[in-house]
Amino acid sequence: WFISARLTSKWCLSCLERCLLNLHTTGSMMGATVEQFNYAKSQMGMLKKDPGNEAKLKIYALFKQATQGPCNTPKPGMLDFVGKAKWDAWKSLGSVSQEDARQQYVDLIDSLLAAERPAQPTGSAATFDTLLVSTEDNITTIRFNRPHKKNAITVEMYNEIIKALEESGKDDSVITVITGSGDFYCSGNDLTNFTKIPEGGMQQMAKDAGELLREFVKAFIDFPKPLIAVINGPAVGVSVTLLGLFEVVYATESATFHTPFSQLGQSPEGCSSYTFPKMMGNAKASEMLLFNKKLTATQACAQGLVTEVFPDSSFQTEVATRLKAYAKLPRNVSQRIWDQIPTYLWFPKKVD
Ligand SMILES: CCC/C=C/C(=O)SCCNC(=O)CCNC(=O)[C@H](O)C(C)(C)COP(=O)([O-])OP(=O)([O-])OC[C@H]1O[C@@H](n2cnc3c(N)ncnc32)[C@H](O)[C@@H]1OP(=O)([O-])[O-]
Repeated sequence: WFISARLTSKWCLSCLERCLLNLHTTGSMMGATVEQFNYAKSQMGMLKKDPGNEAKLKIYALFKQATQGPCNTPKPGMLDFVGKAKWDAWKSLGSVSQEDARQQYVDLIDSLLAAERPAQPTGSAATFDTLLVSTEDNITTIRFNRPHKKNAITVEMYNEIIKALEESGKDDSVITVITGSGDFYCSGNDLTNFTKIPEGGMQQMAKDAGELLREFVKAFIDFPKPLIAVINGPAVGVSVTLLGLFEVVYATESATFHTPFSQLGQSPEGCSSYTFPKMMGNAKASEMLLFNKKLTATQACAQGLVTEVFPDSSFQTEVATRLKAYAKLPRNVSQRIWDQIPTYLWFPKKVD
């Protein structure tokens, strides 16, 4: 009873978190999953529900094993119920390697978070590997879902976004929202896309990439409903340049907007050489697109790239309230309004 009372209280969950963070040692950890492990650790606080004693003891034990190796402390006394339960859990992992423990830890946190996510609605056709797509309250949400890579867009993800937009354009929702999982909105093009040279060599790669990018941007230009970006964290590269093709862009105050094209030897894409000067004027657009100037959310709002900035603490709730109200508006009206706006205003929404 004592263990149960201690471990099931909210206090105890955060206490356990703090304890885990304090115990974290970095020196001995190597290998590909260290960042994933650290990321999983940082996601513990995102759990809304108490995962229960069993899971908490497992989390504790895996953390100790991952950071310190097999249990090497003396067994606590009989009356130290909590200490003994934790020690038993750690000891039960025997000689599991630190690498395996990290992986099991990551899997466990992932599964607890996944169990809290709303289920995909029945009737939503495709499932995606790099996105979470759901429809609720007349809003289809497309969420970039590679948080461990800051939602960088791989070739697979470009294709999935195209498909998700295509489906969302046809479903019954009134508006479509794009946002990111984790602490980033999106870190832009996945830089490993450039390292996968196909049989035809660099020229073939450039050709394929060009065609894919054209299809990708076209999916935004042709999108038939209001498209709303919910910028939950920093945005980089193509995820910024596309914003000129959204109807509304809401940002959390700590978000940033960065287009480091000159650094990368790339040219601005996503219609930004057209939309940015139109939104903010040539001089401000050049600072961003030519000279890599990173904007804060407040600066981006002042320059017309962002519609409104919200405090980090209330961002999700305030934006959700707005979106729910918009989604109650009649489904086809916004399309009709677009059709009446002169071409010079809505290019490039309608012109490829
Ligand atoms: C052709 C289409 C045209 C498009 C143009 C563009 O979009 S141009 C714009 C192109 N974009 C850029 O130039 C941005 C390049 N990225 C950055 O500058 C920084 O990573 C950051 C500022 C986004 C985050 O810094 P931070 O210190 O907070 O975090 P962190 O650095 O530790 O990253 C965590 C993990 O994510 C990984 N990862 C992140 N981004 C990418 C990516 N784009 N790609 C691949 N991977 C990426 C990173 O490797 C690491 O993986 P690991 O090692 O754990 O396996």
